[in-house]
This record gives sequence, C-alpha cells and structure tokens, in this order.
Amino acid sequence: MSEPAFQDFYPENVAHCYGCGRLNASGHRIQTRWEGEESVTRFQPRPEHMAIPGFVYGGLIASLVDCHGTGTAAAAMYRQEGRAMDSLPAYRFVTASLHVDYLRPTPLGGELEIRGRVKEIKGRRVVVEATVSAAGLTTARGEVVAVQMPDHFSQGS
Ligand SMILES: CCCCC/C=C\C/C=C\C/C=C\C/C=C\CCCC(=O)SCCNC(=O)CCNC(=O)[C@H](O)C(C)(C)COP(=O)(O)OP(=O)(O)OC[C@H]1O[C@@H](n2cnc3c(N)ncnc32)[C@H](O)[C@@H]1OP(=O)(O)O
Repeated sequence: MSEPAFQDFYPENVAHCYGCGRLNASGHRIQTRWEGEESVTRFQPRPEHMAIPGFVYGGLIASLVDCHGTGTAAAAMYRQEGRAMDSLPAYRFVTASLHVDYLRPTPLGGELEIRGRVKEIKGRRVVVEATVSAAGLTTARGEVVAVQMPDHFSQGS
C-alpha cells in the first residue's frame, strides 16, 4: 500500500476543496507525495474534462497545478521544520497567485503527471514550480505562490 498523500493530512475543516479536498465527492481529490526532492501528483482526466475533442481543458490543468502547489507548499514547510505532517499546529496554504503556461495541447486519454519543486520559502510564502506531462511529454508549466492561510479563512469570514 502506498504511503498517505499530503492531502490525507488536511484537517477536516479544510478538506472540502474542489481540487484537493478528500471530502469533496464531486472534486478532483488529487493525491500528492514526495519522490525525492520533487512532489508528484498523478491524475486521470475524464471525458468531460475536454477542451476540444482529444484534448484536455486548460482550466482542469490550472486546477491541478493549483492544488498540487498548495499541497506541496504545506508539505515543504513541514519538511523544512522536520515535523510530521500530522503534527499540530497544521499548516494551511491558499493560493495567492497561479500562473500557467500552456506549451502544447495536452492529449485526453492517458494519465497526467504533475511534478513540483519548491523554488522559495520565505516567511509565510512558498513558491512552487510545476510541470504537467502526458505520456512523458511536458505540455504545461506553472508556478504557484502559496501563502499560509490566516486563521479566519477556514471559518468563512
Ligand atoms: C503536507 C501537508 C499536510 C497538512 C496540511 C495541513 C493543512 C493544509 C490544509 C489545507 C490547505 C488549505 C486549503 C486547501 C484548500 C484549497 C487549496 C486550493 C487553493 C485554493 O483554491 S485557495 C482559494 C483561492 N485563494 C484565495 O481565495 C486567497 C485570497 N487571498 C487572501 O486571502 C490573501 O490575499 C492571502 C491570504 C493570500 C495573503 O494575505 P495576508 O494578509 O494573509 O498576507 P500578506 O498580504 O501579508 O502576504 C504575505 C506574503 O505573501 C505575499 N503575497 C501575497 N499575495 C501575493 C501574490 N498575489 N503574489 C505574490 N506574493 C503574494 C506577500 O508579498 C507577503 O510576502 P512577504 O512577507 O515576503 O512580503
């Protein structure tokens, strides 16, 4: 059995995100893990994730990069501090900025692989670079600026 994903450690009150919340039955429920210095998410797009026949919708790609980035940011902070991901207080990150370059059309059909690297950790901010690949070919590149979430965010205020 594979080890738990970063998202498996999200506290219940922040586990409903459409991209990464394990408690959102209609969402993508992505799962991200370390592979050495890189974080990796694998995702199988469904037929409805179509842009034009045969190709993946760019919004889905952005969504995957987004939540891959926020998950990697949290995991990177735990790793930097040598803390287990189930230790308290929990680190929660939201997206401050999301940038995606679509390099070539992403074929719809096979699994996508998102690979991330931590570019910078500074104060409450973590910058994560990511690539999206299909069948070994990089089709998109992204950057996420994730900022540690203020406490009031999870209470809907
Ligand atoms: C392995 C982990 C396991 C455990 C994990 C545990 C918990 C994690 C759990 C869950 C994760 C949480 C949620 C998951 C759900 C969703 C994730 C998916 C992503 C989303 O779907 S989430 C929704 C969309 N997202 C928003 O709805 C954000 C709206 N926004 C704001 O709420 C504020 O805007 C905020 C909070 C971003 C900042 O506000 P603030 O007042 O707290 O902080 P402040 O402004 O002081 O910025 C502090 C430093 O970030 C820099 N900075 C700020 N903004 C920047 C930008 N745009 N570009 C570049 N840098 C920026 C500043 O320059 C400064 O940097 P410096 O300190 O170096 O000067």
